Amino acid sequence: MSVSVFGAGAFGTALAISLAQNGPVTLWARDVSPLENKRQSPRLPGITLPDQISITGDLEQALENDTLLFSIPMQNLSGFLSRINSDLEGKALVACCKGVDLRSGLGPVGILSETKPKAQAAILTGPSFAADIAKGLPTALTLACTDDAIGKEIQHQLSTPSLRLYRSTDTVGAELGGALKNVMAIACGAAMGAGLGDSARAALMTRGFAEMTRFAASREARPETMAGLSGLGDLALTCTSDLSRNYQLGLALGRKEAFDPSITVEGAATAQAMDRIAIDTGLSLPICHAVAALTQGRVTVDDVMTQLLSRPLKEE
Ligand SMILES: NC(=O)C1=CN([C@@H]2O[C@H](COP(=O)(O)OP(=O)(O)OC[C@H]3O[C@@H](n4cnc5c(N)ncnc54)[C@H](OP(=O)(O)O)[C@@H]3O)[C@@H](O)[C@H]2O)C=CC1
Ligand SMILES: O=C(CO)COP(=O)(O)O
Repeated sequence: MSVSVFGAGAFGTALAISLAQNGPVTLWARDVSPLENKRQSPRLPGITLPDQISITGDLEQALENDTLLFSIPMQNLSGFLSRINSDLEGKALVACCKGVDLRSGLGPVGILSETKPKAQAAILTGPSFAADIAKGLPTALTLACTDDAIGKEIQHQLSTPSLRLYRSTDTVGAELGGALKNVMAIACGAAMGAGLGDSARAALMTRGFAEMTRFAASREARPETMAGLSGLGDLALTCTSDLSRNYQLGLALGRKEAFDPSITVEGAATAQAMDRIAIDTGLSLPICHAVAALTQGRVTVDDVMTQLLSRPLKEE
């Protein structure tokens, strides 16, 4: 089976580099010139693309392959897919992004399934920094697909000597874990940036995980998915590493510093989307609510901590 990756940002390029160990890969970019000129992505500087990767800006050509990976930021995924006229029947579409779409409230698998119902949607998610994958450092991810037979094929096709994929049929849990951990990482970064300490971060991670599990249960996701790579695994990585952009945004908010708005930070829009869902459904998602307000500049870190700590005492 042949593979195309759409989106030559940090993650799409890193995945293409890893997959090139298995055979030819097509990497589609909306602007091919930086990639063609230097055989490097500006978002993964210093890492040269292997010859197995063909770069193209021709959408139709890239769509000819059987397995299509979409590494386009969450809020742009729906618009990008609407440019594709074909129904992509018989293709495997693998979401490689994390978040909840503000317009629809859907996650990436939801968007793929809604836009291209004749194709098979799946998601590749879990704890991984693009630079680690590109350097061939050991990484384990979740590949979730509701059709287990197709999931197995994709799992084998996308596993490489350094990228180990575990399979699941719980696409809802997998996409929620990846989306929500980014919100928690902003909260943890903010706490650390404001000097609130490691204990506060541990509390936010644990209560954040409780919030993730509670919401996932309301969507009939499996608790073991939340406890796996796409949930707890990615929460642990993103809430504790300075390499995470979501955590970095939190740090900047906590330190009252500016943050470059061109950097992809999925957790800010996802917090807003989750806050809307919480209002519509009556579910309690206090950390998502706090991060939505914080990232929109409506409150300070001090306000948020006072709000979180002054809620009524309850059972764990
Ligand atoms: N970086 C990482 O370590 C990881 C990232 N992810 C996830 O991968 C997804 C992508 O992130 P990442 O690669 O890091 O982000 P980057 O900011 O590095 O790259 C985003 C890419 O998407 C392209 N893009 C943006 N909007 C559109 C659009 N409307 N149509 C077509 N292409 C578009 C950009 O093109 P252009 O260059 O032309 O602007 C760029 O190539 C996110 O959901 C992220 O959470 C998951 C795991 C790890
Ligand atoms: O998803 C990631 C790690 O699994 C990357 O995190 P950031 O988007 O916060 O950099």
